[in-house]
Amino acid sequence: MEKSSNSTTLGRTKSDQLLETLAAVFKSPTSQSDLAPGTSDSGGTLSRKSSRRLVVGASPARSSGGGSRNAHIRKARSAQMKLDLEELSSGAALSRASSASLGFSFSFTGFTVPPDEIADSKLFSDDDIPEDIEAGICRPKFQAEPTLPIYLKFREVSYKVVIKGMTSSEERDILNGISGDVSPGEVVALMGPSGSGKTTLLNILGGRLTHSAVAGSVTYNDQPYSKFLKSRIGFVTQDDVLFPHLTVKETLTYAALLRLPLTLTKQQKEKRALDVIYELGLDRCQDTMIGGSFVRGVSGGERKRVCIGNEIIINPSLLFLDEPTSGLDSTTALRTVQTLQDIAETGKTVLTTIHQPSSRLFHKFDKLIVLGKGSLLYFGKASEATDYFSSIGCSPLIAMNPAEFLLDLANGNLNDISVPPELEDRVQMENSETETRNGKPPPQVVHEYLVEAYELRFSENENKLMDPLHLDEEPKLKVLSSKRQWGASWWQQYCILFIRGIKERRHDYFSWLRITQVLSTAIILGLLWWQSDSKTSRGRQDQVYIYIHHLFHY
Ligand SMILES: Nc1ncnc2c1ncn2[C@@H]1O[C@H](COP(=O)(O)OP(=O)(O)OP(=O)(O)O)[C@@H](O)[C@H]1O
Repeated sequence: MEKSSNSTTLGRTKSDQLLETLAAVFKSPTSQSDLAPGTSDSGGTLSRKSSRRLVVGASPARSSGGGSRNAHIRKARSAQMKLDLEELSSGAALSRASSASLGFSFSFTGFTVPPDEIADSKLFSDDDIPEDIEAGICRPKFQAEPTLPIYLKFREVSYKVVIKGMTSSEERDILNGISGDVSPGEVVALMGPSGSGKTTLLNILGGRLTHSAVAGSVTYNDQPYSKFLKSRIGFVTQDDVLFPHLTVKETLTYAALLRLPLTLTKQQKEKRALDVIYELGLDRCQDTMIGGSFVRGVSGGERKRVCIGNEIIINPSLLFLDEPTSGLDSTTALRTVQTLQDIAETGKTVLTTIHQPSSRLFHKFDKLIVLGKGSLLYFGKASEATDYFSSIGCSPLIAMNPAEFLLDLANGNLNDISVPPELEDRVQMENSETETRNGKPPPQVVHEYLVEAYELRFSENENKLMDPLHLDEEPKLKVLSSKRQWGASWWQQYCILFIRGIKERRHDYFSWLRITQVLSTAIILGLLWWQSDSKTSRGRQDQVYIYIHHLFHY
């Protein structure tokens, strides 16, 4: 960064030169068939879809910083390019520059992705540089990393649990016949009140809940779940599982060492961690500890991005996130969802649960699933959700955030929402039996009405609602493969985990308090047993006691 400040113009010229050089070197990948001879048709439809999304992603509507080509943006970009230029001669630079600007370097450096999985890539332009809303700086957009596109389809997914009481057990429906599909390049939001079954559905779709009580079908490129998918699915859980005493860089580096395939060298894995840090805009805090209840660390937004980084480091085809924006302010949440969009634009399928999104955030999603008490109330384009509910008689009576409107409906709350005539009639007919609140139908009745309305719409328009993709045989066969890629051998895993454990506890083990405590105890015990008689059995027992005491105490 400092280097670029010397001369913006100079940096810009150099970056342009570098781009030209790289464009010449990597001219061929603009055609998929050039990269994957003989496999040009593999995943053709999907790749085309992803590439279509890539073009859409470059549109000014998506690239927030695209229109304003100010000097600051250029400076950031030229700094990146200048560094790359200086490293170019070392060879490492080529891979990094291509990862930063061309998006297919990992195959170049021997990264996991075989050439036949490579989707269309593009050079980045100033249009690709969004503003980092949270940090207030500009950085290149997420780069198009090649991946196997996966089309997720789920039909009539249901899940029941048996709740055992003291005397009897009761069966409870958690999910009832949920159907939908998600194409590569799409970001789908899963919304609903607390307890509506969002996490459960996400777990089922992510292959984490394979209980016999799960009914219906979930397919990945029209194939059932296979071991191959384990290394292709990233899952960011609701509760961040991070080590508070590790820095951001250490966290992601250990994740890379543990999870990236054996075929990569240690240096390549470390470089991959650095790439992710840069792509997620974590470079400013890469040496800051994660932190926890007792240790001050990175901010909430940065923490969420580290969790996302932990998963995208393996370059997953499918990314599931459970409430990635909970606890974040609306600007940081927007930045996080923007990151998800950038990830999706590289051909990945992204599904995320979300609580109370702001209206700006709501409009960022491609599709929406609204759940209420485990039933599907809406599946379709996010932009058409309010129109759908208006079509069944539920329109907001005052200006309202669409997400708030949908959550009110999912909760069965019709305050400030018009009551459909059919529902009014039903309430009037049942008035003697059903209590109304403020003249509004009770939540249970609203819920039943919405479920029935959606079922009717679904049965009438199933083919239009679900947009089935034509899939070629190759992506289908790949998913079927039972080969599982291991990140590290058991010995490597043992060593990495051991070192990580020591690093995580270094503040415990190596604190002055701890060292003083150990030394003083050792001195006291040493003095107590000093010159004890080791010739008698009693004396020897005494000495053994010291060893045991030390062993168990520390
Ligand atoms: N194994 C189980 N046994 C009993 N109840 C369960 C089980 N799994 C889920 N549930 C219940 O199913 C309902 C849905 O849970 P889930 O965690 O999917 O909801 P959610 O929509 O993600 O909620 P939140 O937004 O609060 O995270 C909850 O009422 C939960 O208690």
